[in-house]
Amino acid sequence: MTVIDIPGSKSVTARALFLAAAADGTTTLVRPLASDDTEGFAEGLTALGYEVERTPHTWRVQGRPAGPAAATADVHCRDGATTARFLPTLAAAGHGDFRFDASAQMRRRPLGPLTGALRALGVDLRHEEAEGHHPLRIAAAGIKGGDLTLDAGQSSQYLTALLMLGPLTAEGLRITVTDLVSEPYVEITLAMMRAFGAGPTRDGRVFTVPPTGYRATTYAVEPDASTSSYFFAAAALTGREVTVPGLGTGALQGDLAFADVLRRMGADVDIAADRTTVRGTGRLRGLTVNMRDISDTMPTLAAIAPFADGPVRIEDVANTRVKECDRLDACAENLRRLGITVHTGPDWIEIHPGTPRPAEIATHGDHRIVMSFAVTGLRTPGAPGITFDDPGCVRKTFPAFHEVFAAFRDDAR
Ligand SMILES: O=C(O)C1=C[C@@H](OP(=O)(O)O)[C@@H](O)[C@H](O)C1
Ligand SMILES: C=C(OP(=O)(O)O)C(=O)O
Repeated sequence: MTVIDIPGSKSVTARALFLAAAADGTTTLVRPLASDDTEGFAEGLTALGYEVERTPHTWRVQGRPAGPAAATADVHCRDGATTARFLPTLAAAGHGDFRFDASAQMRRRPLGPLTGALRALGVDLRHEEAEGHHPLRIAAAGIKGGDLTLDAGQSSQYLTALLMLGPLTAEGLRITVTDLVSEPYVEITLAMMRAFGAGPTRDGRVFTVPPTGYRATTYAVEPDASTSSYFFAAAALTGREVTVPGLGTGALQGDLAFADVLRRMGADVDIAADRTTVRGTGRLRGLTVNMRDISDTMPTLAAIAPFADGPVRIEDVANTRVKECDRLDACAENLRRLGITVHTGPDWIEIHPGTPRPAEIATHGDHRIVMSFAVTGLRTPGAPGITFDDPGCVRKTFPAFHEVFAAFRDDAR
């Protein structure tokens, strides 16, 4: 049995930073994720005038219920969509003139429905270049609140940002959602808002957020479920047993349901109160699976799909086309480089069984493409196996991925 110590959840860390910054008092985050996305978020807060103190296992944030201390700030959000969507929303609730920009990759990703909603709430917000994309300028003067209608069919992060904004408005928010992807991420948001003293409620597609503000707390960040998927997939693929402590039935993250997909394919899966174990059985069945709720694990499944005993068809994942890259196209391109037969449509991919041949993977600067195809490499015969044009892009969520994965791989020998 191999026990893997998985770093903290990116999604939980990003939310905790927002909520801590907005809270009354000092919040302590225990085992937050230290990676490019979350360090970028913390540095964005610092640029806005918040006090964030980082030590290796603990981050402390001095909350400012009134909003950023800085009257003006120029914030770079790097590649992180949580940073690029949550931070401008936090700043909009305060007072000052703020500019936000992001990497070329993140500039390409949309945020129009979110900035449209902020404008509908009266925020003076201007896109400097392409409408609906970074960079943007906000002249913040506080937000009264009210009713909103939101299309979150492209990204749940628009809804998460607005939900977290609700307690900071004068009168609260009522948000009616017309469409929603990645729904389990919204449940993370609601649970964490409650942990910081807010009282959001949900009735189907209508979310009501009273203007309570937030209370500082001590918050322990659970391990990242999406990151765990690479090790669970590796176990299923190689017949080994992997246990991730700290991630069990009480976990907030929907991506733990990737373990259930592996169970359907033939792996033994045991989700206990405080840990999850996946054991490969030598059997990997083909299947059709809807991944709308857990699409960050689509590349993980695509990367092990050639080893299944029948086609693997992944459906309802159109939003993976607006992630770090177009992930449906990137998975298809790389599987073809490995000699595997693949078909794709607007929101689906179908992968046929085959034996991958060595190839260089085109990463498109996407951490998940690297970590997923590293798993394929465990069973790709012949030198030099699987290589990557940009292995370092794992820094976005798991800077030590290659060391940890190599130790796991070599442990089997
Ligand atoms: O709210 C979050 O923390 C996230 C929501 C999901 O995005 P979408 O809602 O854009 O699918 C997920 O893919 C992303 O990695 C993190
Ligand atoms: C899509 C992702 O990240 P984000 O949207 O937070 O940049 C991801 O981590 O797979």
